[in-house]
Amino acid sequence: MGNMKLVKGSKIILVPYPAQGHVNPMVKLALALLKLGFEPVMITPEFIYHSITSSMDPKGKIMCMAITDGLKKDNVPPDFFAIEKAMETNMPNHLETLVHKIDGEDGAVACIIVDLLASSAIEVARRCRIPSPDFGLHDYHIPDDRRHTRHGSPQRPGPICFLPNQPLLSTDDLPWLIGTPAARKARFKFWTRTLNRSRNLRWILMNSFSEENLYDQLSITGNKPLVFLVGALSRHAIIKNPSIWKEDMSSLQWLDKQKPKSVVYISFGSWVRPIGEAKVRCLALSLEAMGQPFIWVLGPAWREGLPGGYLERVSKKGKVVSWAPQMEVLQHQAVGCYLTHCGWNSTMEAIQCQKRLLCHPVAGDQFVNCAYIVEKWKIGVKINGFAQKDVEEGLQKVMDDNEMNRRCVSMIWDGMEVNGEVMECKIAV
Ligand SMILES: O=c1ccn([C@@H]2O[C@H](COP(=O)(O)OP(=O)(O)O[C@H]3O[C@H](CO)[C@@H](O)[C@H](O)[C@H]3O)[C@@H](O)[C@H]2O)c(=O)[nH]1
Repeated sequence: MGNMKLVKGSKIILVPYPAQGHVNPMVKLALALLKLGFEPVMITPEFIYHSITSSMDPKGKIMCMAITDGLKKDNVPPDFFAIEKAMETNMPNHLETLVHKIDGEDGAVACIIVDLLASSAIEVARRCRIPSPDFGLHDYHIPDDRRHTRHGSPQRPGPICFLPNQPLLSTDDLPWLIGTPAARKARFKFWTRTLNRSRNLRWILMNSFSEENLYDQLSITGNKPLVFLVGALSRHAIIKNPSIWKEDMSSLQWLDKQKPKSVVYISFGSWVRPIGEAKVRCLALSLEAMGQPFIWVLGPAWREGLPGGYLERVSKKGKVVSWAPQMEVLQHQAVGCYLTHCGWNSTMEAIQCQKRLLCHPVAGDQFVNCAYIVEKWKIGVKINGFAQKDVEEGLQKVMDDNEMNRRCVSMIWDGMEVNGEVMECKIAV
């Protein structure tokens, strides 16, 4: 890998974005590096440090270090913009000091792997003169075809094609279109700055798996950066995720009592969890009317959307938890289908556990991911609402399509398995 000092025993620093869906794949990457003989050091802001290190499995294998983030110490988790401010103002200097300390006089650090969303760390790596491959997701691209204004608002609606043979997207699916016009503008600025910073990188490690030609299309001849697909690093063993929240393990005992493939697992991820009280209520009533067994991840604040006495009424059929051990739940034979927001980690985990998907994207990249699940891979069905008819029809389509199972299985063998080998070869060069 060029002039990177990749000798066994070198330290590799990993800087994840501080959200559940970003820490999880970074930990998997760190474990893969450890297996290859490197010494991974993960650096996180202090507000997630304790929860991550205390739930890391196996414990103590990966060195974790915290940096001061300047965020308020109350029980309200910081939002996207508070984290952005901390990453742009408070954290870079602390990170730089820590990197120098880890690197020491003999230059022990081979490279810093930076999450695309934590791009201020790319600048730190440059200042410290340490190579930094970027660790990105599937959707790192702002289409440059004048479909949006300078501030990111769609101006000409219509389909967008990022790459040949990939699903068509709509201008409304673009990942920064979340919230109020001011929030969208600020998110567009964030993405533009992120991509500008990553433009001169030499390598991008993409948390995705092999697909026909995607790899070649992204590594456009002669152009930097080089893209390596490193998804599904845990192909031989399913790795337990470290958790920012406490997992409700009674979910598994409850599932043990259910019939095979009878339960719908419902989760809208960690970050954009709220689907809104009206939708919570509508989905709750539909599940009750259908008599559908379900296990639903719903934080206490959102339970207000549930109709009065709901939990008691459905207690024989349904279970509501604040946070589930998702990988174990998805592996359970009682789970037949996953109603998901199409967060990227949830998508990869469902494929790995061979579960069919009922998709309801809420925000950001989830619309793009949904297009892949439904149109390209054909392992799920999209529902636009939670009325009984929508849920019932969606569920029926998913469960009646026997080909879907075959496709889930072949995705693992054709995509994820092959890709694990690619990762091991590339990184060990
Ligand atoms: O009860 C739960 C619910 C989720 N998870 C885990 O939390 C992670 C959730 O990640 P993801 O599915 O990617 O969703 P978000 O946390 O919402 O992730 C944010 O970050 C992702 C990566 O950028 C984006 O794809 C999403 O759209 C964005 O919402 C997964 O590993 C799950 O296994 C649990 O362990 N228990």
